[in-house]
Amino acid sequence: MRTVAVVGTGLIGTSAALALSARGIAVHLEDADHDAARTAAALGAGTVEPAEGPVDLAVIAVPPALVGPVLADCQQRGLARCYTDVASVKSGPRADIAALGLDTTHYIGSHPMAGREISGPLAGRADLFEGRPWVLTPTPDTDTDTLNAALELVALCGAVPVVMDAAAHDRAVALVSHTPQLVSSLVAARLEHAEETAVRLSGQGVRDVTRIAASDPRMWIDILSANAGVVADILEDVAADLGETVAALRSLQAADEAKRREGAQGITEVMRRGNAGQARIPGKHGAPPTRYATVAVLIGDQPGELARLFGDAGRAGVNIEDIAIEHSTGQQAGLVQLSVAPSAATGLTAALRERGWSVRD
Ligand SMILES: NC(=O)C1=CN([C@@H]2O[C@H](COP(=O)(O)OP(=O)(O)OC[C@H]3O[C@@H](n4cnc5c(N)ncnc54)[C@H](O)[C@@H]3O)[C@@H](O)[C@H]2O)C=CC1
Ligand SMILES: O=C(O)C(=O)Cc1ccc(O)cc1
Repeated sequence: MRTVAVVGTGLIGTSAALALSARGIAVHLEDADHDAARTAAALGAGTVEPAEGPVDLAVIAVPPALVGPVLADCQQRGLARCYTDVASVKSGPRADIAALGLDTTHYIGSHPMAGREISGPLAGRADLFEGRPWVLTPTPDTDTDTLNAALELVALCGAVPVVMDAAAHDRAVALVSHTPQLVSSLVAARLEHAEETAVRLSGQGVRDVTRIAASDPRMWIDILSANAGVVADILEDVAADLGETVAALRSLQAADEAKRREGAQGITEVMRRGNAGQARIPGKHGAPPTRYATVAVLIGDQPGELARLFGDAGRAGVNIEDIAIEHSTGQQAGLVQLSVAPSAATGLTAALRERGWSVRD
C-alpha cells in the first residue's frame, strides 16, 4: 500500500494518518471542516492536496451516521480502490450503506478499539492504536484485496486485527465501551453539585472511574443512538445489581446481626464478581492479563523528573510495563507507580534507592 486518503481528520483520522505517514505512506487529508484537515497536515499527518488518481485505500473517519453518505460521495468521486470506516458501531453504517445501494465489494467495516476522551486533530497521536485490537467486519461480499488493504492498515498502525460479525461487534462494544462510558458519566455526575471540600479530596480511584466522563456528548449521542437497545439491556442488569447492592448496604445498618451478615455477604458477592470480571480484562497487546508488581516512587513536580526516573529504571535493566501518576493536592510532588514484572520489583527498588529515589515500601 502506498497511498491512503483519510476523510475526516478528527482524533481517529489524524491518529491513523500520523501512523501511516510515519511509515512512509503518502496520506491525503480531507475534512468538511478545512481547518481540521489543515491542522492535521501541519502536525505531519499528510497533505491537503488531493491525490492525482484513486488511492489504494480511503479511511472514512467521520461520525457513524455520516459513514453511508460520505462513502457514497467518495465512491461517486472514485477516490479509492478500497474503502473502510472506523465508526464505533458497525450494524447501523452497514444498513445505511445497503439502503444507499453502494458498492459493498470494495468496502469493509472496521473499528479501532482505542480512543481518547478528547476530539479533534490536535488530540491525534501516532501511537494511539499501538497494541490495541482493531475489529474488521468483512461480509461474504468483501473482496480479498479490500480485506488485505484493511489488514495492512491495521498492521501499519501497530494494532492487532480481530475479525468479527457486525452484530456481535455491537453487542461486545456495548459491554466493554458503551456501558462503561455511561456508568463513568453517572458516577462523575454525582460530583457536579458536590461540596468543593469533598471534590478536593479526589484520589486516583475516582479519577480512574471518571476519566472517560470527560468525553464529548455529541460524539457519544451518535454512537449510543446506533446501539441504544443493547446498551439499555446491559444497564438494566446493572440497575438490578445496584438495587441489590443498595439493599445489602441497608442490611449492613440493621440492628439484627443475622441481617447484617446477610448484607455483608451481598457486598462481598458483588465485589467478588467485580474481581472476577476485572481479572478477565486482557493486558497489553491483547495478551492474557498479567499481574505486575508495583514500585511506587515519590517524585518532585519539576521538569525532567520522570525522564530521570525512567532513565534510572532503564539503566537497572527493567522494562516498565505501565505507569500511573498520583498527584497529591496542594503538594509539589507526585507518586509514580511503575508496573514491572514481579521478578524485577526487588532489584528495581534497590537500584532506585541507591540512586537517591524515595521508594515506598
Ligand atoms: N473518539 C474515540 O475515542 C473513537 C472514535 N471512533 C469513531 O471514529 C469516528 C471519528 O471519531 P473522532 O475522530 O473521535 O471524531 P472527531 O469529532 O474528532 O472527528 C470527526 C471529524 O469528521 C469530520 N466530518 C464530519 N462530517 C464530515 C464529512 N461529511 N466529510 C468529511 N469530514 C467530516 C469533522 O469535521 C471532524 O473533524 C467516529 O465514527 C467514532 O465513532 C472510533 C474509535 C474511538
Ligand atoms: O478511552 C478509552 O479507554 C476508550 O476505550 C475510548 C474509546 C471510545 C470509543 C471507541 O469506539 C473506542 C474506544
